[in-house]
Amino acid sequence: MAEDPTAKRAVLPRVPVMELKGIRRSYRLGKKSQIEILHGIDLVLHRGEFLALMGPSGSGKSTLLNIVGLLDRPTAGEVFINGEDTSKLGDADITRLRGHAIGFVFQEHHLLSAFTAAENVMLPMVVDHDFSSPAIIARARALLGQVGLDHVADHKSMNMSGGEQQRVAIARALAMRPALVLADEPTGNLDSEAADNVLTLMRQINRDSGTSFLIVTHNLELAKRCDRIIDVADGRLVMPTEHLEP
Ligand SMILES: Nc1ncnc2c1ncn2[C@@H]1O[C@H](COP(=O)(O)OP(=O)(O)OP(=O)(O)O)[C@@H](O)[C@H]1O
Repeated sequence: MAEDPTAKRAVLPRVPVMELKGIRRSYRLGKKSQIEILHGIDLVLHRGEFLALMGPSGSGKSTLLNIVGLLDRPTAGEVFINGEDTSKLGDADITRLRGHAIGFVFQEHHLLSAFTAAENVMLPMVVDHDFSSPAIIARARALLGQVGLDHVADHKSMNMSGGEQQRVAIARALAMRPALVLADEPTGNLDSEAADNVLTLMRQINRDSGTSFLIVTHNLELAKRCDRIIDVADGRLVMPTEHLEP
């Protein structure tokens, strides 16, 4: 899938969708000792930004992504999502905010294999509706159209190729119109052509809708197609982060 080099992102005001202030994360190793994995991370991600997060294995990328995605709480520091200080929220409000503001794409697509592509895309929406709701059926089909898969909407996900499955996972991540999509090695299981297509698709969605993306990758070629590369080393961010694409 070719990326249109002339495509320009809509001019968006610099609104922070995610802000990290002094994030630390430690784990207990026994009764008396603990190990600190993240050592005070500050980072702002604005609306419409498309960032790569890189770093050696064990540097803390997934730990950080779990904290940004409100799947884990920091030991110290604050996470703001859409301006909301999540350190002040209880578990129910965290779940609500996560469900509405953040979409997830993983290396393993985590689709339900016996469900169709459309049913998988509907899953985040069935909290508020059921599978027969015309509104969510229409939305799932529109999302599958957006990722180029409307013709296989009724195919079971287990019969789809790896690249198609990851595109279904991207459609599912967009179901609730999140401000931010977090992707942990989204192309890690794909061959280079499928990986390229998936990144191009995410870039298009980012440019068309202003959805922000934070993508963990070990693939430097893909990372170079992002606005910025954030390097993590030993639980710290290595700054500065140059702009790669205009
Ligand atoms: N529950 C835990 N208890 C103790 N240590 C942990 C725990 N979870 C993660 N770690 C440690 O934190 C460090 C960072 O792990 P993390 O998974 O964030 O790294 P990563 O940069 O995502 O690595 P990779 O690229 O291999 O996925 C590792 O040393 C890991 O062993």
